[in-house]
Amino acid sequence: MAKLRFELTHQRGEFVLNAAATLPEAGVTMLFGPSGSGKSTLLMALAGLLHGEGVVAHGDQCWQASARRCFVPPHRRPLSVVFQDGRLFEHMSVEENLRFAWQHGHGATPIAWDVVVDGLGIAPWLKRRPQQLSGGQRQRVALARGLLVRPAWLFLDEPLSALDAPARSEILALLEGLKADLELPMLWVTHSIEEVERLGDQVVFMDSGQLQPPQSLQAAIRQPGTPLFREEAPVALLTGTVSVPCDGYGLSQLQLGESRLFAHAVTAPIGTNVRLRVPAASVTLSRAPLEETSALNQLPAQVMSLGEVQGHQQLVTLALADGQTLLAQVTRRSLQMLDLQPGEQIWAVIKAVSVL
Ligand SMILES: Nc1ncnc2c1ncn2[C@@H]1O[C@H](COP(=O)(O)OP(=O)(O)OP(=O)(O)O)[C@@H](O)[C@H]1O
Repeated sequence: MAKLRFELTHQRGEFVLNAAATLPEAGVTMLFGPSGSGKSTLLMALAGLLHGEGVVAHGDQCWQASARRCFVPPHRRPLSVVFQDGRLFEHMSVEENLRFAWQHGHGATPIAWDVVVDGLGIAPWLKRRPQQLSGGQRQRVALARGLLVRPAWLFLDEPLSALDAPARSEILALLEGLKADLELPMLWVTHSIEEVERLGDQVVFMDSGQLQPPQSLQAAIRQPGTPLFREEAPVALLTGTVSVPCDGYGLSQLQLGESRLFAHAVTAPIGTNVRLRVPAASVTLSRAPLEETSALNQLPAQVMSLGEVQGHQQLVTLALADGQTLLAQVTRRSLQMLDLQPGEQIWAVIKAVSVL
């Protein structure tokens, strides 16, 4: 595994790409930005499908260096690209599509056939032609084909955006399961906050052809005025370890450092790390632990910052005892009553949270 470093420029009509970054060699990097910001253009330029000016290097391998007239053609770059529309070979069966990828692949990453085919639930359709599959099934095959090439990098250009919500959610769940078994860096183009929350490890924000430096998902959420929450309600993402599995009330207990958290519908066994989604609107603040409350979770936290006022609401960034970030959206009036200042200790009161 190696980092992907690039400095690329390209003009497309009025649009100018001017993007430089070094992408980490592990995990899923989400390239997030509004429509027309240049995400697909950058992906195509990195893949060599579009000839930008500048440098692209994978570890010590040069893929492109305009000054040296070096340009590795797309099929020789050890990557695969999964597009929004699958682009399967229609004259071949699903199995032939996959075997073709397996036999002609890069072999740059050890990925097992069964892990991919079973992980994406494709075995029942191996003998079918792509025309006999639904949109969601086709995308699962396209993802499998992209993985079976065993690339050094997997690029995904809005792979789920043509699907309806249930199909998208099903594939996200399959990919979450598969991700742990794959040591494959991915660059995932999206403007879906759900995809970022569920699968992202790092985020790169893109706007008007330019990039912000890569940052961890947690840092991206904490960034003041983060583009992630321009159109969506703010959430925090926490990682916890299952300590007590689902009880008679449908609740599981999770450990976050020394703190314990109740969550709904966790099916994972004891010891599993899970990602938790806590909407800022479901967190209230108290100066002292509450005695008689229906809220199951009360965690000690430190106030890190008070965000801008949005209408009559204000976002408070909190650090939990184990260092993870929690967000609370409270009314300006409550905040005045509490008279909170950065650095102060507080109790975060949360209803049982949902698990991603
Ligand atoms: N073939 C083309 N000729 C000229 N301009 C183009 C061409 N394709 C794209 N563009 C322009 O390049 C810019 C970036 O497009 P691009 O598709 O990379 O954005 P994007 O962030 O991927 O958008 P979306 O999320 O809607 O797919 C846009 O302003 C677009 O109008």
